[in-house]
Amino acid sequence: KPRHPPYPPSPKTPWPIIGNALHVPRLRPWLTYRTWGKENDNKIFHLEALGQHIIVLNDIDDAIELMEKRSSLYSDRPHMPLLSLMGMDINAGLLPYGDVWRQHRKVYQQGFRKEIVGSYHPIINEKCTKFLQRMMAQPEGLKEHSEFYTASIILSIVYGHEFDSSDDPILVTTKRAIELSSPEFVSGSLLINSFPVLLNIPKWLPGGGFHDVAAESRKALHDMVEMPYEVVMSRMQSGDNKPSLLQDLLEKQRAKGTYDISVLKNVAGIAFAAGVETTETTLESLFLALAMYPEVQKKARAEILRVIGTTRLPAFEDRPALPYIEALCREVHRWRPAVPAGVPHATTHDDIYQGYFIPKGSLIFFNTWGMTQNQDIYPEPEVFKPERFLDADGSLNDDDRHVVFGFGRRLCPGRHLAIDVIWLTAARIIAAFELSNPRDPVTGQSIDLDVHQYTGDLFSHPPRYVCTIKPTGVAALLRSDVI
Ligand code: HEM
Repeated sequence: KPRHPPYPPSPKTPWPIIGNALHVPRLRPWLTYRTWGKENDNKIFHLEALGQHIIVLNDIDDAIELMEKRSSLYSDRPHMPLLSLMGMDINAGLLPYGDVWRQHRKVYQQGFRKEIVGSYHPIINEKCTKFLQRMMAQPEGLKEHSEFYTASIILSIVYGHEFDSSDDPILVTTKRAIELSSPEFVSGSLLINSFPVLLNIPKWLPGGGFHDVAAESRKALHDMVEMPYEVVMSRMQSGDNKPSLLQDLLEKQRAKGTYDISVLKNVAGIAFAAGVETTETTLESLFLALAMYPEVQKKARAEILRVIGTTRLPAFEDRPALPYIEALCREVHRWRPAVPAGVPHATTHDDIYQGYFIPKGSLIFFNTWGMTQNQDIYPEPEVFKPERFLDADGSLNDDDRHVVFGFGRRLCPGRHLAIDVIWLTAARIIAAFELSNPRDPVTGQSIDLDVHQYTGDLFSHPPRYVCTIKPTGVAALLRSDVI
């Protein structure tokens, strides 16, 4: 007689010993998870790879039930010893559920809560204008401009750091650290994380090469955190103050001793890693959607012209009067979520759900893609249609859940910032430019816009594309100061 209820159904018969290790998809797992869910009519299913239990959720109600209503059991993260060795235990998003994570989380929540993000609007405004000016000067560099734009927002908010070129030392150090600390960089990372004993392989033995890679990553992450911290400290000491989140937190620390300095440094450093690629990818999908759906773009521009006219660019104050733009932004997150397979949670205790056994230490994948492509909620889910988020009278409906930012105690703390950046960028780009004709930069052919062209394992990226970018009359404002 089994000692516990059955696991949720498995989409593939496991092999002896290795279980489903060969079935777990590496590339674009969100597509496979959704297909398995549909084929087997299972919203929730179970895989087991090298002894690791994996539960995949394709339905928003299950995700809310487990990760929000039972959040005290479902808020851990997978334990990945290799990542600690690589120095990634400075990343709140990877920390185990417990006191150290709580300290980091508290600082994120203070630094990026909705009201505080309002105080960052002048920075977002200024960077957005510069972004549009760059686009006007060099329309074919859309991707590079978007990367530079999102990086400049985060570094300005967090460190008060301003820069004009991609050669900026803080920018270069940060990007290098993020690249080197990616687990994809280490061959055999899955095995090492599954069998931590392998960490004891000496570096001179075959298979021990990860020690050098890990040491390089640790050093790069250390520089990423320390270099801008030193800049902020020396500015504070010389009285040359430039407001920033880190400075503000350090002043509070001095006055009240509330925080641990290493936590403040980590929060500041990781905001870039967590916030830049995700926001930038979403912007790329936004531009792609505009180029692919000219009739949506036209409607959005008509709303802006009706409400604002042509004498200035949209600003945050206009937001309540622009429901179509708001719906369009919600639709971008639904149509091409930047983190489509979510970030796995882990369980801290055994649990039983709908009669199924979910053991302690299971990885819980909330498959955002399965949720945003659910045709019962979003008919014709592959079509980009902002009207899904509008009532018949054109006002916004109450579907503002934004599952793309996750669930429960691990919900993305940077979501208010990301949502605001995307909103302003959408409103202004639609006002100032007409985007069309997306095509492959090498062949010049119209690009295949199918979602299978998106790549990635954690973040999903659209294929590289160029499009025709024509300034509207409003773009002339970008040459003047009337913005
Ligand atoms: C479109 C942009 C963004 C998307 C799609 C996104 C998405 C996510 C997702 C899916 C998670 C995991 C949630 C969960 O486990 O339930 C997450 C966590 C996190 N995000 Fe974001 N994010 C974005 C922007 C940002 C920004 C701008 C910041 C920084 C200010 C940020 C900081 C974080 C941090 C620190 C975590 C870890 C939270 C924890 O484990 O407690 N994110 N994000």
